[in-house]
Amino acid sequence: MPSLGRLHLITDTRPGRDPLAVLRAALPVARTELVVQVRVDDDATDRQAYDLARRVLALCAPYGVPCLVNDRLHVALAVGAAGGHVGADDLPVGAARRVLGAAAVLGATAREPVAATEAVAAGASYLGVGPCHATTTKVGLPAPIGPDGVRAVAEAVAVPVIAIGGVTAASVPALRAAGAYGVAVVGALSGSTDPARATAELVGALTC
Ligand SMILES: Cc1ncc(COP(=O)(O)OP(=O)(O)O)c(N)n1
Ligand SMILES: Cc1nc(C(=O)O)sc1CCOP(=O)(O)O
Ligand SMILES: [Mg+2]
Repeated sequence: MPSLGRLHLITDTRPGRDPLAVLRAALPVARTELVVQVRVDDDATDRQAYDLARRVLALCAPYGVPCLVNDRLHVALAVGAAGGHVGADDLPVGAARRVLGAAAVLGATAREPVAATEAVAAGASYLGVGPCHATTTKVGLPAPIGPDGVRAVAEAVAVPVIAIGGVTAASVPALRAAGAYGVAVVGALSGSTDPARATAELVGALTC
């Protein structure tokens, strides 16, 4: 697998958000440090997910930026994405690996070390670990695990740990010190009035 980007931009499809505008701003700034994860609401149709993923792939292609699809692995395959991301309500990691194939990037959500080691043994190539901090982007999450929770997972596995949940440029140093390889964000980019500048701040914090 080629080296994984450290900044994972997750699409924000909530009303009033413009995920493609955010992506257009982030791409020329983050370039090879960027990974894009297409994530749609649970009640979105497969066609909506497919259409968004195709548009994201078209924007990413000139930059060589990989695109992953959250949850819907058939959409990932249909659009030729680099891989996918699964969590507790999705296909098990081993099944997801069989669907996507050996060469795909496969992310798995893991909130503690035992689940993390199981996910890696089943074929995860990176782990999404969180929620690190409080977030309003997703409901129903457990309490934040903070940098200490990230450290516990990072010490248990050899694959990249991507910290998620309420991550901002200001919180990146502590997460990196805890062993995070990179971060995944929704609001830090989607909610910014200047997503290009927010991207630069995140990349700077991730690569200094
Ligand atoms: C990088 C990353 N980490 C965690 C998640 C969350 O995945 P999941 O637990 O399956 O929840 P949903 O995103 O599907 O609501 C993620 N998407 N990306
Ligand atoms: C989609 C998602 N999954 C999480 C998890 O902990 O599994 S936190 C999260 C939302 C991340 O958005 P923001 O960067 O705006 O906090
Ligand atoms: Mg999921």
